[in-house]
Amino acid sequence: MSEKIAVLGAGSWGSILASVLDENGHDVRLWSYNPKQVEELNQQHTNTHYIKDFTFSPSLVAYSDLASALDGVDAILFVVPTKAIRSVAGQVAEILKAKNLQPELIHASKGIEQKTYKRLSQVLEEEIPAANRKAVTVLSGPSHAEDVARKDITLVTAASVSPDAAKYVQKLFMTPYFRVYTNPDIIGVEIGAALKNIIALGAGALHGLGYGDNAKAALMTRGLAEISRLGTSFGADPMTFIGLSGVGDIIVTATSSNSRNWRAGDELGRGEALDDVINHMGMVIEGLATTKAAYELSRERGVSMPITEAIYQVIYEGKDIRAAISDLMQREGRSEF
Ligand SMILES: NC(=O)C1=CN([C@@H]2O[C@H](COP(=O)(O)OP(=O)(O)OC[C@H]3O[C@@H](n4cnc5c(N)ncnc54)[C@H](OP(=O)(O)O)[C@@H]3O)[C@@H](O)[C@H]2O)C=CC1
Ligand SMILES: O=C(CO)COP(=O)(O)O
Repeated sequence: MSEKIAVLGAGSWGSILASVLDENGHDVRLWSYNPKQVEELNQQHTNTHYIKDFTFSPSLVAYSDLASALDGVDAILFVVPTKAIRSVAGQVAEILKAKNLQPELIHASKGIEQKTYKRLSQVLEEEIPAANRKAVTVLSGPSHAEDVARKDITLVTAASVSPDAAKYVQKLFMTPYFRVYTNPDIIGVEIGAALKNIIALGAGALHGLGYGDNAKAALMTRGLAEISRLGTSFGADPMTFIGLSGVGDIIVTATSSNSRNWRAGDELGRGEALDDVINHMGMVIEGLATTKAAYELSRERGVSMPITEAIYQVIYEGKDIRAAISDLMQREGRSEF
């Protein structure tokens, strides 16, 4: 099959996913709000700020005009940072209505909306009326853009309440190196994807502080326990958290210097100031805002999330990292399960 697909957001993940779709023979339109980036993509076929040493196929066309990018599309893939999803979806809704289109909606972003605590599929459903869309599918899993760019083996999940939509997305993306599973548990997949970034920040901080493998394994395991507690409180399937969007994504982000969240944590652990870390990253560090949303959600729902709380205190209340770790370790002893 060859589909017409708009990819919205030309950062590291959006541009590499666009490249996978292009390689699969789809007509791909990569949209960016930055005209300079569009010019670079169309003339040099590179996107150097976001993905180094990678040349895109000339068949991949970038657009700065959203309406042109959406012309006649069968599917739209949202890959903008969480904070931009609602505003971009609102613009998309107007255009789909004017053009009388009803595409499949996919997103590959990882976060929870601030204040509303909504999952990103919920935000898309709210902003884009049912008359102008089919089902929403989430594409998520352990997948650094840098590895996909090298065509290294990558396994992800397409999650949707519509089995047909999940299978459609699976078919769009499957290549010999990029394998896609389906999962009906969109709640678990989105919560796992968003919250693993908190654990990646923590794992980076442990590394920056010089802690060893035992501490990192402890953080990942107990971090996953609290993610699954929050997820199941929303009705997520506990099995999802031992799958690609749970343990899989924690392993990849909490052990790799490719992860922006891990790198941010590492720099904080080495004593750098948060503002400096954000400024020189130059790319989105989703875990910072997700820590706030997850902490507030855990309080609102009465779900115990001590690691998230400790990371919240470090990031938002200026608590010393070693003191936060020491307090976590000295909580009253309890049963593992
Ligand atoms: N990188 C990866 O390997 C993976 C990332 N993800 C997820 O994908 C999402 C995007 O991440 P990623 O591509 O890495 O992020 P990047 O920071 O690399 O890129 C984000 C892109 O979105 C653009 N952008 C920012 N705000 C807006 C806006 N309001 N409207 C339109 N475009 C906007 C940015 O432009 P500018 O910088 O000019 O503001 C940039 O081009 C995140 O949720 C991330 O967690 C998921 C899996 C893997
Ligand atoms: O989600 C990711 C890999 O699965 C990317 O993580 P970072 O945003 O930390 O780079």
